[in-house]
Amino acid sequence: MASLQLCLPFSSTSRSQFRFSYGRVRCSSERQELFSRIAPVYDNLNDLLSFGQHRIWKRMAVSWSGAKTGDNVLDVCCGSGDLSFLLSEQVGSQGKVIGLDFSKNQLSMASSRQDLVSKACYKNIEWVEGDALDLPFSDCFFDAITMGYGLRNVVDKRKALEESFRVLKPGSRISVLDFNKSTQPFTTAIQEWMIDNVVVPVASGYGLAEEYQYLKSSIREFLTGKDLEKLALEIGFSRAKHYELSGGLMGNLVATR
Ligand SMILES: C/C(=C\Cc1cc(O)c2ccccc2c1O)CCC[C@H](C)CCC[C@H](C)CCCC(C)C
Ligand SMILES: C[S@@+](CC[C@H](N)C(=O)[O-])C[C@H]1O[C@@H](n2cnc3c(N)ncnc32)[C@H](O)[C@@H]1O
Repeated sequence: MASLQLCLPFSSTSRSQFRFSYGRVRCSSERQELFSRIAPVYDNLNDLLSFGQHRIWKRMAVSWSGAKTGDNVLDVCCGSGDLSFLLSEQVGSQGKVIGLDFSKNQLSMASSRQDLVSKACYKNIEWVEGDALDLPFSDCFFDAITMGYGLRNVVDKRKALEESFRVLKPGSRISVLDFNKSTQPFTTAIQEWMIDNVVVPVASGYGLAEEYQYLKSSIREFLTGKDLEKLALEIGFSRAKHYELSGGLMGNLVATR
């Protein structure tokens, strides 16, 4: 039976008020709650469930962003900061990294990790609580942008890319890493089998089965690589290319302003 969905304004909703309808998480406040709930186990489950592969995909995403020493860069939907830390090493102490996310809990994990690791360059990271759909930055401000597993999770994908386009310097790139919505039925079947038979059962051990079940519906509702390229060009990016990773399970859009 479909449950009544109340998409409350940005505010915390208790779990008892919170219901998924068939794995769908429809609005910003529900998604904010979801990522705040998974924050304590997010990194460990990513390592476990991808056998550490996600770290390779994230390194590729940062490399494709074109970030270089001394740059001023942005990690949108930074979560616990994986890509922000990689960007920090890339731009060095002379550079600056802003990690933006709308989940306090995710930013708290990122900040704790920053304090735990004594890399000098990590001092160049600033964590900002904000919305990818309304970036609190001036036009043409950043030399590179990354968005790791964020675009699929925002409620307005066009607006998110438009905002990143606005704050990106002309000639600079955004690198968007996410699950790939494959056009190959076999790849989709593998992806969904893994989620149903590995990811969700493992997550259920942490009481997070519904949260990880959301992965499947979010991928189904995502854009294919070709559609991501088309959207980027429509928004005004001069170039856009989507690369498939790990046999098409993941994908990375690289768009130049
Ligand atoms: C880093 C990864 C996923 C991040 C992530 C993104 C989301 O949108 C979520 C939404 C809700 C809950 C959790 C997440 C979330 O963790 C990718 C790796 C971790 C995945 C959870 C594992 C997915 C398994 C793949 C389908 C197959 C992996 C094959 C690999 C070659 C072993
Ligand atoms: C799957 S996590 C990705 C975290 C990190 N980039 C990584 O690669 O592991 C998605 C993140 O996007 C954030 N998010 C979703 N929608 C957002 C929005 N509209 N504005 C800011 N952050 C958002 C969530 O809070 C969550 O931390």
